[in-house]
Amino acid sequence: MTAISFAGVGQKYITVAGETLALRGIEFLVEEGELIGLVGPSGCGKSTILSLIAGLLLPTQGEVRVFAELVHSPSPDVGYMLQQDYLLPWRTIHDNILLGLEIQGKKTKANMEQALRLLHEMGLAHAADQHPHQLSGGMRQRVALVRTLTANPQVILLDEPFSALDYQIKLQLEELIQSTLKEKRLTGVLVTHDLGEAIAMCDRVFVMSKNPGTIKSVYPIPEEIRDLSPFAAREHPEFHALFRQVWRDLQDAD
Ligand SMILES: Nc1ncnc2c1ncn2[C@@H]1O[C@H](COP(=O)(O)OP(=O)(O)OP(=O)(O)O)[C@@H](O)[C@H]1O
Repeated sequence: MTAISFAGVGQKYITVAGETLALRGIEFLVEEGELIGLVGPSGCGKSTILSLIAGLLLPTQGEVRVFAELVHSPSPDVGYMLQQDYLLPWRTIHDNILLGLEIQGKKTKANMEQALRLLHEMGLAHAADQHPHQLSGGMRQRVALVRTLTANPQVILLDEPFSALDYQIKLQLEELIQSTLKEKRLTGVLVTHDLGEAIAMCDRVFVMSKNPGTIKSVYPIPEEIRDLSPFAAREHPEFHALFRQVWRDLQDAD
């Protein structure tokens, strides 16, 4: 089943400084359970694509659909994870992860139990009564992941969620997120400046070019790499060959 579809999508921003054509002619389909990576030069429209899927922005041209429904406003079916975790400092971890449910008016016993189970699965049960400042950056991002998953989204948008983390923690989180998405058969879109991360985590990588933002090329990741964890994928000889190929493509995209 198609989870996300873009048909002839264009996006124009109008500001006092003038007009910017951020995206033009964006066409793609993402299948349910697939994780795609968006890479490209700064300003090519990666975040704009995420905002369109999230319903934070309506396209000035074309159609964006999530599970066949035209996107017209933010929906609980689409979860968002950003570089900053936006945990509320005055709430405990337990209360932070229930925030989404509270906002949606879905704080039922079953949902709360599921949230606690997720906290446990992510190795954070001991932190439930702590406050965000008592946690490391990697732990905070795991809490943010639990909070996102607790709302039961079908699609997860990942906007550079690892870029503020140490390399080792980043690799661990990449693995955790990749396996969680696969296990729960969630569809994901990852925006990253780290090409290695995109190839190591995703099923397909879209290379974008800018002025206006377009999708320049699509690279399906070979099964041998997809079957491996993001850490092991980086060691595979095909990974290096693909990295070099996409890297060259990216150099021409600026
Ligand atoms: N709210 C806005 N108002 C006006 N212009 C905007 C707005 N948001 C983005 N733009 C412009 O649209 C283009 C695409 O921006 P976008 O943030 O989507 O790119 P990006 O690829 O995510 O960039 P980066 O990698 O630097 O985060 C840029 O030229 C940007 O200046």
